[in-house]
Amino acid sequence: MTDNATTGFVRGAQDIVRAGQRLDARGWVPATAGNISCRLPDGRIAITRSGCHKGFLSEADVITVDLAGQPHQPQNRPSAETLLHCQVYRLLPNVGAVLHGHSVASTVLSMTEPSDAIVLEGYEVQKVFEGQSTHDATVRVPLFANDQDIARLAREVEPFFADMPAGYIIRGHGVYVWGKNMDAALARLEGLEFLLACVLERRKLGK
Ligand SMILES: CSCCC(=O)C(=O)COP(=O)(O)O
Ligand SMILES: [Zn+2]
Repeated sequence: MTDNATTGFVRGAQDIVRAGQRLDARGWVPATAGNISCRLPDGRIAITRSGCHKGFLSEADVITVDLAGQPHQPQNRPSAETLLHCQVYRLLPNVGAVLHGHSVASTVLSMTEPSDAIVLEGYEVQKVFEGQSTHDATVRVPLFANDQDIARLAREVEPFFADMPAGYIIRGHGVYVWGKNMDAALARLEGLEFLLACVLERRKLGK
């Protein structure tokens, strides 16, 4: 590896470790749930190994894969959901980081919502999402059935990428959110989780 590639990997791994600590602090990645990735300057994707606790990551828990999800070192086992991350990087060339969490709000809402989306309306925080400039708009967060076949799940999600400003939710499982870099992805996730918590609270109040 060149010095530039090594530096790029170390910075990306640091971003991933920091993001894992943040998601863990918010209670969005219980046990070994969730996965985190970023696009490195040389085009490789850095992603968490499968089965790690995201609050206690070290650089050694981060590996690289290509855009098809294949690890550069075959002995490495990337996240079981690597194909969902790589799909975002393939379809959205400006995306630099992808986050997946398993919050209570995303899990409960997605298991109880009968329609095919959580609809956000009237919230100032909606402006955290790409292209949103007012509370006076509707943001749909699509819901997809969970599937242990991640390639098949990716095929289900793919047609919806043109209109997913806030990411998407897999029912009974969790959220996928992305951004131009790790800080932007973290801000989007924080915004989405805040809004999902609001929806859940209002439903508990019957409003
Ligand atoms: C313990 S949660 C089940 C797996 C999962 O949904 C997840 O997000 C973590 O999988 P990974 O292979 O990335 O550790
Ligand atoms: Zn998951």
